[in-house]
Amino acid sequence: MTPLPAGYRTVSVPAEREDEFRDVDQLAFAFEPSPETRAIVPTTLEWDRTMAVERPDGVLAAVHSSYAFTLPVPGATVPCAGLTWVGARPDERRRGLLTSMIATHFERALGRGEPVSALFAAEPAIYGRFGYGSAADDVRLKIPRGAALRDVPGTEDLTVTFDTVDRERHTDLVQDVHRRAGAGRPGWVLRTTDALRTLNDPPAWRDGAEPLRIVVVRDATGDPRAYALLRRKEVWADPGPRYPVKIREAVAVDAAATHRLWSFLLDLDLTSEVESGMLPADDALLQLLVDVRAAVPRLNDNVWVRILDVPAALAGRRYSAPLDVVLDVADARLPANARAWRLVTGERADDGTYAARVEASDAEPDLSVDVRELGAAYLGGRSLTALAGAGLVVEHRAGAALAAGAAFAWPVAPVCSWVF
Ligand SMILES: CC(=O)SCCNC(=O)CCNC(=O)[C@H](O)C(C)(C)COP(=O)(O)OP(=O)(O)OC[C@H]1O[C@@H](n2cnc3c(N)ncnc32)[C@H](O)[C@@H]1OP(=O)(O)O
Repeated sequence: MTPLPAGYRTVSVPAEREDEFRDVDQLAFAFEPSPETRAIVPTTLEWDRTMAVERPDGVLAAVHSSYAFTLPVPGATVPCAGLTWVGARPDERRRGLLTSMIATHFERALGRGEPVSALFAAEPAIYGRFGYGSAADDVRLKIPRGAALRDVPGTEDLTVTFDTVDRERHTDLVQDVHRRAGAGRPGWVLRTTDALRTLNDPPAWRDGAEPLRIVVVRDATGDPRAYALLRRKEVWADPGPRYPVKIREAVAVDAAATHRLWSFLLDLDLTSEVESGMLPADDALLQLLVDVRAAVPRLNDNVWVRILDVPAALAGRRYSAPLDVVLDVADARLPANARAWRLVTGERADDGTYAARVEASDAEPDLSVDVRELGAAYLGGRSLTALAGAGLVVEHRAGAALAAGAAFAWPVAPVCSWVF
């Protein structure tokens, strides 16, 4: 484990030290929630997974925590440590505290039997050195009001309601539709605890906009099929209203519900433009827009994945094509991963996918790959073939990168719909 400065030590953080833990993150992220916000937003930390580096004087210098997630991966799910709340006091930066905390995090996750870790990166330059690979992109669209959508059958019987978010009424509805909408999508992490599920809307988060509203699409039986969480902001310009609409999350369980939801969102009175929030790169909206050029896209790194246990993680997902490949894996931080692994798929399953056996191997490698790139390809959204094309994966047997790229790829683009 990386040595800490003299006298510093790694400690567990119990709930009684919550204020000290928060102080570190408030200094690191430059925020100070008001008592009102603190009263509204619950603590999401899981205390048995919350750690810090403590200075000799007893002050917490750096902190981190993780959530016990079940990560959807191609054709399966795996236990996953969702790294979160990472921060170091500004006067303790660049002394190796994060490096030490990452070693602690890896050791504890492996001890709990979690073969992967995932995170959202505050800044994209931080986590690659620790073996995290950017495993998904999301698309954020700015769409002009009135943008037309191609027709989809089945929208006639769908109804729409528009309300102010109410925790009591809407938390379970949102959780249920969110789960159904993301079924089968790699990276679609569910909010697993009551604190994470809670719909928070403290006034301080509104930035002058209205309270959080919810649009719900229901079928003829009353079953919710889609929702969007959004705010409009009152903006009067010359010559009139130009309200922006900011969507926090918009999900739908099928095409008709997607169409009904977005038809509504794109035609709100007084508004001029809709910001979509984080969408998967293959979101149905992108297929339905008549004039895709009118929607201005921004591509962002979404969830990052760190493979902690190579054989368990690679055997924990399914593959799109048969594959027999020897991967020479480099891992500067977890030596148990750093060797050659043979991945061999079995029989084609009824759903057309393949399970794999992954064993240590002494055979000549077909591909050399850092664990970072393996993490990037793990959810099926980033191509090993493309990574080889960029020089980040090295091919030793002609055709191996193409074959591995085809097998690791997945037809549903990975994304996580919320930042944890
Ligand atoms: C999953 C999440 O929670 S994401 C949130 C991350 N937190 C933040 O962004 C809050 C503000 N930043 C911080 O609190 C701190 O700067 C941290 C936590 C990002 C880094 O903590 P530190 O203790 O300074 O990191 P540490 O000293 O171990 O640095 C390790 C290496 O990463 C590099 N590094 C650290 N942070 C950054 C950064 N933001 N950008 C680029 N490189 C970085 C360091 O330069 C160092 O490189 P080296 O090994 O080549 O010398």
